[in-house]
Amino acid sequence: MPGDAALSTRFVDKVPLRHLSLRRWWLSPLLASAMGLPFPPEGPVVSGKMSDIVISEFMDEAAVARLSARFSTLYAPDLAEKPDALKAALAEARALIVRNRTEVRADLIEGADALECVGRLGVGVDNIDTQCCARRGIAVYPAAAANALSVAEYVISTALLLLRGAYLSTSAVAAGQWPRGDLMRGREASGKVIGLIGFGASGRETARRAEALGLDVIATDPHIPASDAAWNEAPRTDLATLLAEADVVSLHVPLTDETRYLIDAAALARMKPGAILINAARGGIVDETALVAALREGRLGGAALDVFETEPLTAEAGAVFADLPNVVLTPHIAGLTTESNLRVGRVIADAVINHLEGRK
Ligand SMILES: O=C(O)[C@H](O)COP(=O)(O)O
Repeated sequence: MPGDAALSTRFVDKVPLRHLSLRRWWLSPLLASAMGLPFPPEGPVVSGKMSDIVISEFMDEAAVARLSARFSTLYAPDLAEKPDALKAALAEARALIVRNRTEVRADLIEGADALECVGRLGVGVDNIDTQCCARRGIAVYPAAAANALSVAEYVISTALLLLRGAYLSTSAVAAGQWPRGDLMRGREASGKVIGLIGFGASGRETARRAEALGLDVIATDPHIPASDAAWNEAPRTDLATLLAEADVVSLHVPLTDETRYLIDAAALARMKPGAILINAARGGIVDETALVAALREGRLGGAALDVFETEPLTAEAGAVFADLPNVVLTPHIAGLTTESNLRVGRVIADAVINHLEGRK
């Protein structure tokens, strides 16, 4: 059974009965066929109206319930992967809520005549044509800072893990080997320098935690003026100095024309020998081929990549990392935890409700 129908039905089952007649999303045979769903759908269809709000990726269900209690809401977490169905679902929608997989480009926006706002369940808006939205008067609401703590904890934990290099021994120890000699050259984090490229919410949360662990923090962000109070939290430097001085370099910038391949072969060559690179920001900021070369040549001490130029990373593209011992690869989850999912859902539900009810 297609996921859309299953998830919508599952959700509707949790909505108080008094809302059902007004809140159940409407499905025509045409829309059903575009969405690859059975018609008639399972369960009751009692409203004659298309959805006001379309949610095309996963969202905390309590936040979905709040939206659905006020507006007819289509919660179809795999709609991001079905562009035609998404277009059809947006025919009369006033709000669209997405994560990073939904491509909100001109062709989608221009066909959505009633669209007033886009809620982004995260901070990166590189999947949204914000200029096209602005031209059409469509507000874009990112969940600013709502997942910064999760990102910061990811960065700190991977920095400690890669500096220490001692946590890959489980199978050897369990098998009766004792690789103590191989693992004795791990490094303490205390006293090392962490360089943060980008000093917005996640950069600052990372700085606070790094400082508490005894690291020295330096940061660069050309978009934050020197007079900004943010610089009370860490000394401001330039990119070249940061790369030359940091034992751990962590990225906290969006993907833009300015940041694409910011960490290329030349930038990697400027990093301290043995330094660690962490990218929990966006794929495309780091030249992955150049990074693999730097790791293979032993110039870098390790890398953690949570984001990739192409996501999901294919087995073919991932093969280049497979035999590198000092690499951590994760599937774009740095900002995603139980707690951040609740916060992100709450922030975006509030933003969309306020917008649709005229309290912008
Ligand atoms: O941009 C972000 O905030 C992160 O990439 C997480 O976003 P996501 O939850 O949509 O992946």
